Amino acid sequence: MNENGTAQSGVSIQSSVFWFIIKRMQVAIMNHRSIEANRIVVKVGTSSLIHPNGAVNLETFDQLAYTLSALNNQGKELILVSSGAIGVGLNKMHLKKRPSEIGAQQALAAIGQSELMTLFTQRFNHYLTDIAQVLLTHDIFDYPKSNKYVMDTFNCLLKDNVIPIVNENDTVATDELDHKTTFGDNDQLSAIVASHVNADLLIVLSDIDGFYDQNPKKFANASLIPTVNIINEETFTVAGGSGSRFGTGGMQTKLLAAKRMLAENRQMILANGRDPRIILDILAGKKIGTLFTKNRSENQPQSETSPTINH
Ligand SMILES: Nc1ncnc2c1ncn2[C@@H]1O[C@H](COP(=O)(O)OP(=O)(O)O)[C@@H](O)[C@H]1O
Ligand SMILES: N[C@@H](CCC(=O)OP(=O)(O)O)C(=O)O
Repeated sequence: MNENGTAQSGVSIQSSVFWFIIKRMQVAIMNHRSIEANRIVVKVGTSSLIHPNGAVNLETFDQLAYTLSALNNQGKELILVSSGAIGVGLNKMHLKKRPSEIGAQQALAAIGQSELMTLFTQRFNHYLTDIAQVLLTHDIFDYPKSNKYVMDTFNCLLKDNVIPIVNENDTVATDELDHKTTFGDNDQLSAIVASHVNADLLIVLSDIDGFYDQNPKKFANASLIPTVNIINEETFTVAGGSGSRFGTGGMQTKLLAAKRMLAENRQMILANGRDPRIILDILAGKKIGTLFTKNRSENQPQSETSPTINH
């Protein structure tokens, strides 16, 4: 090997290292999403809080409390919309399935809601974070004074670094004649709350990694859609019902929530709530789950196999 040869191999090693670094940077940029959010609503579904065998998923409660406390300490404003009253009530009463009579369901929600808050209080206390329970019915948003006082309540709590934990007031919510008090489900409730409190971001945690081009519980070849810019009738055709015996709305109600967010130019991320610490990664900019956004610059496919709905 002559002098020139040695110099050339040194240059070619340098060049390979250079291209390796550039490639890694490109991959890092491709997998990065910039999410600027200070006021955040997080919705967690029953399927994330309850194991398939009906028992309470203590890890999820703990990781949720840990994650939201960490973000609260960073100065973020957080509201948790938590389902689970009926699921926890069923577990507490050793029942395998939801009763059909409304009164019995409302009784279970009454039992489960207080148990749900006990679990949250224990875990949030562990991380030295204050929480508050806010139970809502739909009519609150139809009356200006009620609406104003509820918004004042949220703002007071957030100002004092207290995390409001919201659920529908299942024990009293019913629709009759022109008196409409139900939200339908907590996906809708979380979107309505996000609108009213002027949240920057709604994070919906479910038992699935995001929105797929077909129901992944039925079709093994379903592909995750990383970004959705527009929701129309075609989008709804691939959204099926709930995948567990605890969930209520399935993907249909999550799309309705996302539609509302898009109409108001807010962002929503649908991600898997198996480990709620995923929220920290989402806010750090990792491309996780499905981002619903009007911002088309976010419309970069995550991989060649992941399509993007962008009609
Ligand atoms: N296109 C789709 N993409 C993802 N999930 C879907 C789709 N269509 C239907 N689903 C079902 O929606 C379920 C999530 O909704 P749901 O059971 O109501 O959960 P949660 O309790 O979190 O609200 C998934 O587990 C899946 O079975
Ligand atoms: N308010 C009800 C939850 C209703 C609901 O939408 O549940 P989910 O589909 O699990 O988010 C409860 O606390 O049991």
